[in-house]
Amino acid sequence: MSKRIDVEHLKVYYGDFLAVDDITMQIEPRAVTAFIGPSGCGKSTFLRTLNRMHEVIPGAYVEGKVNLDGENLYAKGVDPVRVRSQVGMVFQRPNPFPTMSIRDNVLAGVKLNSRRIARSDADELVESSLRSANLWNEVKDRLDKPGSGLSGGQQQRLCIARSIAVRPDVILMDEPCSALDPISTLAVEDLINELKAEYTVVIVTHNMQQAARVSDKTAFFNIAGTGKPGRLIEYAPTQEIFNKPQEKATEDYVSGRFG
Ligand SMILES: Nc1ncnc2c1ncn2[C@@H]1O[C@H](COP(=O)(O)OP(=O)(O)OP(=O)(O)O)[C@@H](O)[C@H]1O
Repeated sequence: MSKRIDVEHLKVYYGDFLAVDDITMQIEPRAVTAFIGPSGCGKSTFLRTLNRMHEVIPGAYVEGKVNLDGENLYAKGVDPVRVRSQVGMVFQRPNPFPTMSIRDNVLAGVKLNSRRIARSDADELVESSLRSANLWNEVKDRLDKPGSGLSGGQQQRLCIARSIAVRPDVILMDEPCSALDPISTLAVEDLINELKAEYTVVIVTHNMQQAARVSDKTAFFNIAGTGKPGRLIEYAPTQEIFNKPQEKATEDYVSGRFG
């Protein structure tokens, strides 16, 4: 199920350092939202607050709220492990468990959440997750072979299958194509486009063409200088951000005059 994310006055800290200041934004379900902006403006930091991954860094914390269909993920008593199964994450470098089989990689997240699963259900889940990740046809005859034997692009789709298998509401992607060749990038972009039928998808990307190709809405973040916090400058339908942005900083960035 796809859920809406409402971020309210979120401030993100690493110890004393305010990395991201006062973000308020709504992220729509069944849509792809892209985060763009220059290096260091806090895109990845902010992304990691959406599934409570930020706080795994010692001293890191947030102020404000992140509501998932109205439930504040930072409310007292909310289990961050449950949050991470509702809000999955795919990283820059594909990170399948190298010695684990393709099949076990798909099931790894489900097992981590200690859901018991019958063999026939597991087979079905492996197939449906790999189909959703557009990988089934390429791997169906070698499910018991290690995940590390796949190409980089296939490994990234395997990681996406692993996220999908947990049946999350949201999938976060932190530069999911930056380690991939152009063909694999296209395969992952096609997949992102299909995923939005069922999930809320949020993607951090340095590649503006990619943001323009895959996203419905784009958020532009910026930073005033070293040591200053990142801020959300403009958030609008992607076409608007690229064709008629309201803010000069956005225009400078998307036209390549900056960053
Ligand atoms: N683990 C950390 N501890 C302390 N500061 C950090 C940590 N990770 C990131 N930062 C700082 O937080 C700020 C935002 O970094 P972040 O990586 O989120 O930016 P970004 O926009 O994703 O950059 P890039 O596009 O280069 O990945 C930077 O000033 C960075 O140095």
